[in-house]
Amino acid sequence: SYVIDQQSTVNPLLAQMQASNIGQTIVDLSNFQNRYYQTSSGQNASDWLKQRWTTLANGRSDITIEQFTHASWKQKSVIATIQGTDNASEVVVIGGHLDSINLSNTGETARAPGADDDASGVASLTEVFRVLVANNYKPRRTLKFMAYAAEEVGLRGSKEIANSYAAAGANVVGVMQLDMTNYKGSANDIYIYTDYTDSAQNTFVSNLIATYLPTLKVGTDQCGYACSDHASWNAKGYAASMPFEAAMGQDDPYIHTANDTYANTGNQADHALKFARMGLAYMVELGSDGP
Ligand SMILES: N[C@H](Cc1ccc(I)cc1)C(=O)NO
Ligand SMILES: [Zn+2]
Ligand SMILES: [Zn+2]
Repeated sequence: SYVIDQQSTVNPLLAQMQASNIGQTIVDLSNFQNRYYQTSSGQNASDWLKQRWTTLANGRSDITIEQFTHASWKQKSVIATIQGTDNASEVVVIGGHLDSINLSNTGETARAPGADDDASGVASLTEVFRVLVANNYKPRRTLKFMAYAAEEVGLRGSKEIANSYAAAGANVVGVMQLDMTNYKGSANDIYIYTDYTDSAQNTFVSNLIATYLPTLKVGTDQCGYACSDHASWNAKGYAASMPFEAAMGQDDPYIHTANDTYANTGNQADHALKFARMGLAYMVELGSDGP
């Protein structure tokens, strides 16, 4: 049962979250020529993110930053783990995908900035990680921040990770996917997608928004197919949710082209900040539950 009872912890942290930090991470990731799963820049982006998260981890002994090596392609996924205190066997995951794609050119030097798809999601969850570490937050459950490789070519990185967690019997109590958070194409702010996700957790996410972000308007929609990495976790029976930037067909029109740039989302990250704040509330409310 999803209890919301961490207001005294969450509200001060929400106030510290800044769109400018999210925007900087989007720019940094967009500056790689591409982040395609088979190119050297795609590999370099993974190494850069590992280093970035390592810096943010600030030497804390309960935090590890690792790369998940995928046997059949070059780009590694990146996983940051904050070890839980007295309920560490239960795991909460927030993820986005590291890779980008230009569908008209997937060569070594193709231009694929992937600012919205999905630097915005990785930047949003990076801001969650930064604020939790900066405030020395210690979760009871284990928290994992994941930047998946190879999403654009069939959710391949998250599939390998979710399958390996299932094979290991990992007790992942919830997964949130942030794929495209910074293009406000619709009337509502956050759209909770109801296919390939868990309905009880979706209700919890909606309640988190009502509690912590009461000015935001929530919609629902469906992809009609396995449209991002949440589907990899859902397929293994884990509770997943996918809050998304817009209603179907009103999302960022520039994705998968050289024009998926920060400039084409207005050179600001105000929309992404909503998702980052929702993500922090999710990680703290679920992370604070005991055995
Ligand atoms: N197709 C997904 C993005 C996507 C997800 C949902 C909807 I509606 C429209 C577009 C993708 O490219 N993920 O990387
Ligand atoms: Zn995406
Ligand atoms: Zn995409």
